[in-house]
Amino acid sequence: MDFFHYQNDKLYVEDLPVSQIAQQFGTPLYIYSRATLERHWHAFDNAFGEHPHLICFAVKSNPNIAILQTMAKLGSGFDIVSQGELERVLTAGGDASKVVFSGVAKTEKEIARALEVGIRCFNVESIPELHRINDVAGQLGKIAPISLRVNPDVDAKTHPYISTGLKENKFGVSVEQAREVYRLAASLANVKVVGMDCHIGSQLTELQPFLDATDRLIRLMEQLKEDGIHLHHLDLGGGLGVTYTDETPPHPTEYTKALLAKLKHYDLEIILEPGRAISANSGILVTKVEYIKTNESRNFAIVDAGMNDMIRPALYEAYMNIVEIDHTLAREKAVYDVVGPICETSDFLGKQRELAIAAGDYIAQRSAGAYGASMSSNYNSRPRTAEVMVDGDQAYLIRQRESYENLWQLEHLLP
Ligand SMILES: Cc1ncc(COP(=O)(O)O)c(C=O)c1O
Ligand SMILES: N[C@@H](CCCC[NH3+])C(=O)O
Repeated sequence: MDFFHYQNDKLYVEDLPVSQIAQQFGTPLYIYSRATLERHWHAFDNAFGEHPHLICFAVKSNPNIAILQTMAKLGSGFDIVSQGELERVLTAGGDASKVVFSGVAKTEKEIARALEVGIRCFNVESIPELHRINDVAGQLGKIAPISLRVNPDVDAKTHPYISTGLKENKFGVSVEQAREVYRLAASLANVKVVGMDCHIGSQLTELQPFLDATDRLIRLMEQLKEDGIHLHHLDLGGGLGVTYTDETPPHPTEYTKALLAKLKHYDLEIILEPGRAISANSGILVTKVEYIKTNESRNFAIVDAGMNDMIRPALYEAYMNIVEIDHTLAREKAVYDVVGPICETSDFLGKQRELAIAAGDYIAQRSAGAYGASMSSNYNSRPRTAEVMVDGDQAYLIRQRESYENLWQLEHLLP
């Protein structure tokens, strides 16, 4: 069952009409479905069956603490990339021992905090980082569990800005260097080698690049055994794509089972770090049409959500569906560029979309639960928008709309 569905020609999230939620909380507004989040997480988790595994939700895709709380209650782990994300996970009731810490620029302070709370593993991205973790752990009298992020040089066949597994990308250490770096890690006093990880990119719609990367990691793992280095886990990162329009990515169950087929004979815990595949289609961005403007070339639907609220179309020319939320209104269809209030030509939610709308109507951008609110900003001094979680017939405010005062609270006038 789709928890975002039309009933009597009105869009519902679970048991509530979107128009009712929008009227109650105002727009622009992110609305998430708790049941959808849970279903997506379970799709990954269930597919592993009895095989030891940990699903670590990628916090960056949607770090709202109610979302993290929802994940924590399922027993989820978390993939974090900053201390900010770590503090959120802890605040939301997440278990530090299920946290993996990725990212190329971990600071001493971040490493110390992660050691203090006892995270599962540091996903190490370079030799200098390895030394830094060893030093900080030494100072604190701790042993840091580490995995090496291996860059398998696999083409993820996704947008170049979100591809991470090629040598030209800044992430991880190359397969060629990795064996040497593992030997180095094994020789350091304050780190313990526990795993290997990779993450080759985001919004992947094909299985093959994941399988190729897994093969390369398995080969490397076999070589490490010859060096006496035995791993406890293999972390294959996130990156599974979703359907924004007509993409046909593998279902999480299919994807997970394909990985398991390769790995089930190894005595390894498997870790995954899905973000988008859990959160994207669990959320929508609701916006109000402020004006309709027409010239010789275009119809513009000018809406109250801008690229500061949802930057994906501007940043990656990402296509995301835009839908009416009430089909009972008598409206003529027309083709619109759906644009926002920001003073940038790249400020659009979608171009050349056929919609039956008028000024004052609400419309929704689908698949907005990942990398929407999490990448929002205050550009043009626009307060960050509110977020609501629907759970059955209840709608909970999980982030308050910022006030104008919030925008300058941390700034100071000169004396
Ligand atoms: C290390 C790491 N893990 C997990 C993710 C989550 O990716 P996705 O949202 O595509 O599943 C990312 C972002 O691409 C990442 O950089
Ligand atoms: N932010 C990107 C994905 C990058 C994932 C982070 N490594 C998006 O919206 O598609």
